[in-house]
Amino acid sequence: MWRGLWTLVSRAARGPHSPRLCTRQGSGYRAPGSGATIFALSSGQGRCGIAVIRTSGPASGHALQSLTAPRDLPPARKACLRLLSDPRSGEPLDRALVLWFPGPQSFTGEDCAEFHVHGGPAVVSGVLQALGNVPGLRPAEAGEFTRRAFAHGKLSLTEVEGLADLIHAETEAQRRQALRQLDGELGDLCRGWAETLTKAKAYIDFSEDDNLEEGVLDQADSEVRKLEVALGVHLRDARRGQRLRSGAHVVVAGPPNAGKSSLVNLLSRKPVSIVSPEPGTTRDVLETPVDLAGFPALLSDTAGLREGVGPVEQEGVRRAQKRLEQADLILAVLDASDLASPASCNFLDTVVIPAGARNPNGSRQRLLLVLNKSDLLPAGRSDLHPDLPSHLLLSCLTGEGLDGLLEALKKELAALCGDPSTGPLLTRSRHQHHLRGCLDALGQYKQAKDLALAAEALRVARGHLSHLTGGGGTEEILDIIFRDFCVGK
Ligand SMILES: Nc1nc2c(ncn2[C@@H]2O[C@H](COP(=O)(O)OP(=O)(O)OP(=O)(O)O)[C@@H](O)[C@H]2O)c(=O)[nH]1
Ligand SMILES: [K+]
Ligand SMILES: [Mg+2]
Repeated sequence: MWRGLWTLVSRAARGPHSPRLCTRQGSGYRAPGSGATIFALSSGQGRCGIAVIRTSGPASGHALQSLTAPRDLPPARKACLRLLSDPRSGEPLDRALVLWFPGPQSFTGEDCAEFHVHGGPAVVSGVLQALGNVPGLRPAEAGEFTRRAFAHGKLSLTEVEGLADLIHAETEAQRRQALRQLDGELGDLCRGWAETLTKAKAYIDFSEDDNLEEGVLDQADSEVRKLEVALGVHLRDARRGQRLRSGAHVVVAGPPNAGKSSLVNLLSRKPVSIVSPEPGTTRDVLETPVDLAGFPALLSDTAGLREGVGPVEQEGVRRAQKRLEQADLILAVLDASDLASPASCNFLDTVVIPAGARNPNGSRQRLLLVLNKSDLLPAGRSDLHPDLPSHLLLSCLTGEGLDGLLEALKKELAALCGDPSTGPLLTRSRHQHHLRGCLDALGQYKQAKDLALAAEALRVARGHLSHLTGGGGTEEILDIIFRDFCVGK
């Protein structure tokens, strides 16, 4: 009997009738305008050593032959040197490396050709023009190559997202995370989860047919419980993955003239904010994206916190306080030579000390206390303030203490964003939405009064995992994702 059950379980897990999740056989989605052959410059715009132009679609072979006539098509996937000429005028355009990728073994799954030409603008425009004159070819839309790759099952939706993130990655940590997603790790994870559900559903289907002993249903329950735990862990991590993708919010705050703007300029390595000896220089919140020790951050400079000032500065203070509430990490700046002033004491009492206390959900506001202008302290002075919370000494003027600050920032950001080589994989709210949907359905499963309802709940749960990787992906989601791509990708 157990052998019978296992045959059934493994058959259900592998198909042929089980719905495929991330299909390597094609997503079932047809890219708009998919019959045509498209071409585009795939390397960046502007003068460069080598530019790559590529085509995808049924007329790719014809296009390659037209530009390299009278030579035959080169062998598949082997770079060959060819003279390119305009098929209409016969005018030579360039001596270039060409590659022929017959489908389905290509990036898009269709016949593809690549022309690696010299990167001068006249060469590039000459080759693009010549391709435009080949019957059946038209310029590609933004993201159209990747859309076709998705349509032909070469990439799952999460891999497409990984590719988009990789193109836009600006820091090392972002690149690592995007590469992992492009490698299909998130898709693999979802596939594993879906298999667990398929197995659980098979137990139920089987017991429905054969009035089994109770132990079999316990098996299904235990699979579902395992899955709930795994989903819970990833959902808790999801906020970190999103932060790593879009940057943690780091807010620089402190009393007037502490050197907040000086610190922002130092960390961003450019003069973002105005620095002056006059207190109240910064009024608005100034936001700048920076790479902090390999992690992406959105750094906000804010107005110095003080009371009894004019209406404009008061509005600046209100905005600063609002931004503090949204901070993932507060960089609290004080003037080390002015710790006893009312503004410094007030800032310590209202911002720094409260951040150290646990909030109702047991976590603390992340905060780094920086005592700036250490160059103004008498040499060797360490008794700054009897009960000062832990802090770092810095001089924006001399740069002393900057390495220590960057090291501390790296630790904080790693905790906020997760380790991209082992950590979170859910990088978008879309991912979170589907995992929550899956968990909700598993909740329904546990409450189901009969086997049919239980099986239906598992089907819904599985549907959410399938949507995550792009099975039955709606046109709308695809448009949002592909909007991020450039022409030629
Ligand atoms: N000696 C010394 N002076 C500094 C240091 N950092 C900043 N300053 C000076 O302190 C003054 C105030 O610097 P800002 O960066 O404008 O200070 P802020 O906190 O942004 O000031 P507000 O925007 O007015 O609140 C300027 O004259 C800076 O040159 C430092 O490390 N050492
Ligand atoms: K100032
Ligand atoms: Mg300032």
